[in-house]
Amino acid sequence: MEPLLRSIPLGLKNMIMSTDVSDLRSSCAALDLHFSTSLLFGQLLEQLVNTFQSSCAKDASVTLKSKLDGNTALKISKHAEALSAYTKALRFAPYSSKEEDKLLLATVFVNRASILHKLKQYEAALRDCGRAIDVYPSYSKAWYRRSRIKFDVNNLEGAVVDMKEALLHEKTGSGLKQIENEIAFMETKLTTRSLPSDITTQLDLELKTIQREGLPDVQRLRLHWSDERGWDLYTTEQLDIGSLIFQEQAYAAIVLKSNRDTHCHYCFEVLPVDPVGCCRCAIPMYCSESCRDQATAMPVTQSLNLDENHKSEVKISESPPVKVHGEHIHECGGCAWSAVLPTEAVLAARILFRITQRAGILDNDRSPKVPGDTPCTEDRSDRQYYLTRIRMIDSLCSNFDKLSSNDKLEMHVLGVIVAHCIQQSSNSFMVYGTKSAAEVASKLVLLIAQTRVNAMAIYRMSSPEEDLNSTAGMAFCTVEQVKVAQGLFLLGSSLNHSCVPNVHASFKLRCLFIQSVSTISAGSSLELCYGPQVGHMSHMERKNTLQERYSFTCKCSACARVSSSDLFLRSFRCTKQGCMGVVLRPDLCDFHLTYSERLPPAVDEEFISEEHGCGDSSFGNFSKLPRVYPGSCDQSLGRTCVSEKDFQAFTYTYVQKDAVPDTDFIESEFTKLMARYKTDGRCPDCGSPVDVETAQEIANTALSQLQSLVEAAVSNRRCFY
Ligand SMILES: C[S@@+](CC[C@H](N)C(=O)[O-])C[C@H]1O[C@@H](n2cnc3c(N)ncnc32)[C@H](O)[C@@H]1O
Repeated sequence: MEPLLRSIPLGLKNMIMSTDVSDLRSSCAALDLHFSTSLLFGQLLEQLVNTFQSSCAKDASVTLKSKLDGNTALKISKHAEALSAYTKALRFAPYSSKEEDKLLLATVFVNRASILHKLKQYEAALRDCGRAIDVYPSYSKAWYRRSRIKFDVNNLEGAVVDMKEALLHEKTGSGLKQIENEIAFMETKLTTRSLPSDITTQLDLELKTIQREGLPDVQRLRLHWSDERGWDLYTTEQLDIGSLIFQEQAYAAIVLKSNRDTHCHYCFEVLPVDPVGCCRCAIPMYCSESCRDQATAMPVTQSLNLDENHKSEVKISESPPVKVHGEHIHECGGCAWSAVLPTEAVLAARILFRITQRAGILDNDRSPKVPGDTPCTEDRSDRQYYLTRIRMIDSLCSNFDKLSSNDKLEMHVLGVIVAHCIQQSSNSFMVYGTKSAAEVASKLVLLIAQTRVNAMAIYRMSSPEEDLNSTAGMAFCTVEQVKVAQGLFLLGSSLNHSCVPNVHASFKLRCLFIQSVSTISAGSSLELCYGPQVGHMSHMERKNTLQERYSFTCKCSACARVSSSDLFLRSFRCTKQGCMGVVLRPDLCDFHLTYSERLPPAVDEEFISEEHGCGDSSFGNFSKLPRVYPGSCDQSLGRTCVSEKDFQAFTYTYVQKDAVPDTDFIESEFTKLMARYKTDGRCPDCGSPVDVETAQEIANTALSQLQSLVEAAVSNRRCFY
C-alpha cells in the first residue's frame, strides 16, 4: 500500500486530498486512470486476484503435510496439536468431484473424529464421521469409526448397523476379520443389555440454527433530521427501563482478522472443536455446515460438485437463493484480496454486493437526503421494505468532507483496488450494468467512509477454553468481552451517540438487540454510547476520541455541561506520603474554557493572564481567562493545586447538588475556587512541589503493568476456587 501511495503524483494526490463527496467520481476516475498505466498497481492486483499464488487457495499438498503433522502429534499423545493440524488440513483440502480429493477429505475428517472420540467429544466426533460418509460413502473407516463412537454412547443398534456397513466396504483381509469380531461382540452386548436413549437422535435438535432474518418492530420509532446531528432515531411512546426496543439482523458483517481462527465467520460464535472450512478457499472457518451454507449461499452438496476451477459457481450465482445473501461467496474463489485488504474495505464490498443483489443494479444517484420527520418504514411489504432499506444505505452519513486528507487518499486507493479485484475475481457475480471500475470505486470509497462511521463492533463474552489434553475438566473464572466482528445494522446505525446513553447494544449470533437503560419519554432520542462515556473518560478525552474515530464533535447533553466525573478523573493526590492535598490537572480547565467563553469575562482582574497568552487560537479568548488556567499551553505554569478541604467542599456541593449539575452553578463555583489558588506548582497542604505530568506517567505505568498482569492471567485461563 505504501509504495502505491508514494507512486501517486503530487498534483493528483492534492486533488484527491481536497475532494469532497460530490467530486468522488472524478477523483476516482483520475486515480483509476493513473493506476491503469502503473506497473506497481498491475503487480499488486495480480497478487490479489491470482488464485494460483494466493495463500488462501486450496492446496492438497498443505493438506497432506498437515495430516502427517497430525498423525505425528497423535502418536505422542499431543491431542490438541493433532486436532489443530487436522483442522488446518481440512481448511486447505480441495472440494471437488475428483476421487482422490474426496478420499483425502474423508480421511482427514475420520482422523479428526478419532481424536475427538479419544477426547470424549462424542457429538463433534459423530459429526465428523457423518461428514466423511457424505463425502465418500464407501469409506469403510468412516463407518467403522462412527460405529465405535455410537457404541461408546450406548447406541448399540446404531453401532451394529454402521459396523455392518463398514464390513460392506472393507477391502483388506485383516480389516474384514476385525470388523466381524466387532460385530459379534456388539451383537452379544445388544442381547444382554437394555438401551438408554440415543445421543445421536438428540444431535439434530441441538444443532444451532441461525435466526432467519426478521423485520425489526419499528412501529413506535421515527427518524428526525437536525442539522446538528443528522438523522436521529426517537420513540413515539414512553419506554420503560430494560425494554427491548428493537432487534435487527446485520445488513452485512465480517469477522475481525484477529478472530479468524477462533470465531465462526458467519454467526461469530466461538468455533467448536470440529469447525468446517469454506469449500472454495482456505480462510473462513464456520461452526457448522449451516453457517457455511448461509455465508456462501451454497449447500455443501453443490460445493462437492465444483470442478477444479470453480467455474460452476458462476451458474449458481446467477440465481442466488432468495433471502440468502451469501456475503462470502463473491469474494471467495481462492484469491487473496478479501483476506489481506483492511476489514473495512472488505465490509464495504460486502455491502455493495448486497445492494446489487437486492436491487439488481448499482446506482449512485438514488435518494438524496430529505430532511424532515420521516417514518423509518412506511410500507413493510418485502419489496418496499428493502427498497427503503437500500435507500437508507445512501443516506448513511459518511462525514467524508471532515476526513483527514490522508484518510481520503487511502480510501480512494482502497476503493480503486477493491473495484478491480471484484471485477477480476473469476467467480465474482456482482451486477454492475454499464458501470466502469472508476464508478464502482467511487461508490466503494463512499461506502468505506460510511462503514467507518456506521459499522458497529460486535462483541462476545469469552467462553471457557477446554483443556483438550485433560479429561478432568477445569474451573474457569475469567469472563471478558471480546470484539470479534464488525457489522452494519441499518436501523442501529441511525442511533446517535451520547456520553450518557439511554440505550445499550448487545449481540446474539448476527443479531443486534437494543435495550433501554433508563426510562425514555415519548419524543426522546434513543442514544447509544459509541465508546467514550462520562465517568470513564474526561470531557477532553471523549471529545478527542470521537473526533479521531468518527470525525465529529459531540453535541450530546453530557458534553453540553460540566460533569462531576471530569473533576475526579483529572485530579491527583499529593505524592508525599501522608499528605492529603489534592492537585488538579491543568487540562481540567478544558471544560472550563468551553463554558467560560459563554460567560462574561472573568471578574477578578488579578488573575487575568496577560503575559502567558500563547496565541493558540484553539484556546479561544485566552487572554480573558483566569491566570490559573494557562497550564495547558505552558506546562511549567500548569500546576493547579487545591487544598483537600476546598476540594472536598467543592465536590461535595457539586455531587449533592445534582448528578448532572447546573452548568452556571458549577461554572461560578469552580471559577471562585480556582481564583483562590496561585500556579506555584506546590501542594497546598504540605507545600511539596508537585509534578502532575510525572504523577500521570507513574499512574499510566502502573495501569499498564496491571493490564499486563490481567492479560497474563486471562491467557493462562486457570483459576481454582
Ligand atoms: C452512526 S451515525 C448516526 C446517525 C447519523 N446522525 C445520520 O444522520 O446518519 C453517526 C454520526 O452521527 C453524527 N452524530 C452522532 N452522535 C452525535 C452527537 N452526539 N453529536 C453530534 N453528531 C453526532 C455524527 O456525524 C456521527 O458520525
